[in-house]
Amino acid sequence: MPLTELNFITGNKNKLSEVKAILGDIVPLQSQSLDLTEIQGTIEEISKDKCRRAAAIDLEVGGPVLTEDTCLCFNALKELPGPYIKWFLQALGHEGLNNMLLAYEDKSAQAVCTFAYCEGPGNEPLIFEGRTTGKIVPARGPTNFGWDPIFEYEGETYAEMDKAKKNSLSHRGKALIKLKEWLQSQI
Ligand SMILES: O=c1nc[nH]c2c1ncn2[C@H]1C[C@H](O)[C@@H](COP(=O)(O)OP(=O)(O)OP(=O)(O)O)O1
Ligand SMILES: [Mg+2]
Repeated sequence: MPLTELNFITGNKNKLSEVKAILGDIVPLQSQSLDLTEIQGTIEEISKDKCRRAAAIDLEVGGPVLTEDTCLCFNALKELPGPYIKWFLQALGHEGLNNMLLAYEDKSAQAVCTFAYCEGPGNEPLIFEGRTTGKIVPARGPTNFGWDPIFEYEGETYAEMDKAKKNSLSHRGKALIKLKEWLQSQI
């Protein structure tokens, strides 16, 4: 079935604007703001479950759904907080996240973005992942999007980059290249 419309389910406005900027006009993108329940588990398990939940909800628009889950994995901490970064950021802030790494020399971290696409209820979600490795630093730059100010890539934090630059090298940008290729093959 040709793909004519895609519904991106996210409660995060910043994600939505990056996805719109990168996906452009390849497929008409609807969006709905819903705070989906997120289970514990591997990145793949969490992402697929989140997408199945989105597809199962009786949405106004209906049709195929897209969800996204973002992880921030500290290498010194065996990839934690990973999928639980939202709660760590909320509880500890930028400074607390830096403090978690005080005992370790290795400040490297991987930003991981996982899109999940589901055709409809009962269908197995497809996964598209992107990763960018950087390091955790004291906050620099605007504070409007999550942990952007403490994730440094080649000397600049995500927050210090203009949007186009962040999207060209970010975890989300890389995942969207894969998603885009697949979407184009469906049209
Ligand atoms: O590029 C990013 N740069 C900085 N921070 C980011 C980025 N992308 C997600 N984030 C934050 C948002 C949330 O604190 C956590 C991911 O949690 P995550 O569950 O995936 O996002 P969310 O709950 O805000 O939206 P959603 O409704 O799509 O689940 O990292
Ligand atoms: Mg979430």
